[in-house]
Amino acid sequence: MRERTRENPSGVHFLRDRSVIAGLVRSAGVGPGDLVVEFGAGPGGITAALAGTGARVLAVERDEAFVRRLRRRFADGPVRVVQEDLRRVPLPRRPYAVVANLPFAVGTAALRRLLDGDAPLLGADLLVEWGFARRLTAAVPRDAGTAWWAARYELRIVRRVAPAAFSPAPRVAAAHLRIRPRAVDRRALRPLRAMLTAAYRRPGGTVAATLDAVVPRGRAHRLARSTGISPPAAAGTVTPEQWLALAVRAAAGDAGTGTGEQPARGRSGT
Ligand SMILES: C[S@@+](CC[C@H](N)C(=O)[O-])C[C@H]1O[C@@H](n2cnc3c(N)ncnc32)[C@H](O)[C@@H]1O
Repeated sequence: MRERTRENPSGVHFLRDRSVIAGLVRSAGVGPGDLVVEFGAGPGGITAALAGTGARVLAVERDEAFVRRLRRRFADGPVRVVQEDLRRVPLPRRPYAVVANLPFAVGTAALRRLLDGDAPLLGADLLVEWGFARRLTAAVPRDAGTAWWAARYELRIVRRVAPAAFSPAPRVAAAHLRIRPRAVDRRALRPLRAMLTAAYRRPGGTVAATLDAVVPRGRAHRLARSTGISPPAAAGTVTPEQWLALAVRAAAGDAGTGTGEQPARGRSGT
């Protein structure tokens, strides 16, 4: 978390509560042979717990003084320290987990980095600002970008973390946010993106009208009904899981069409 105040001009809140650190590491479930990336390692409290599991740790830290300290502290361990901005650091090509007490100011940028593309992310256990975690885990996200994440990843608040767990204590609570990839058929990604784009462009429009922008004419009603969604329902009431179910069906062509649904030419918005 990051919150600049007169008492804490750097705006950095270090995680002091060992049970919260243990909870993050336990939830990540990493061990020997695994690779775990830590964003914003700071003085290394979480880093040490991760190294203790036997996993290889890639500790990303921007601040030079912390980087020197981390390199001294973990000179002999399975920890590689890189001085980089987490928004730009090259991420591993092999599957990796992420654990971090994220600087509050870069929470969205960090999630974009992890969830927008096609990274071999096994999962992430993150401390983020409480309100941010609530927005990410809303049943119906308020923007298409968050819905894109929530459709492809399970986003869940594990616990609320009180300000007292940090030093100095921030003004607001944090959340342990657990992120795990869903098993998504890659063919569903294109229709999913198109559905979300259409739905969030006109959240007051019907599900049928949204699907009309993605699947061949005349198929929208059948597709909606095949997943148990009412065609006249407002697009703005559909959850990311439901959009994913629709996209999977559209891609597989099992809404009674016999073949995979093709995005209607020039209308999909992808
Ligand atoms: C909230 S502190 C967490 C420190 C430590 N992991 C802990 O839990 O006590 C965030 C850390 O991220 C670093 N940081 C801030 N912005 C960063 C960025 N853009 N890229 C990499 N590190 C960053 C800060 O220097 C700080 O050490």
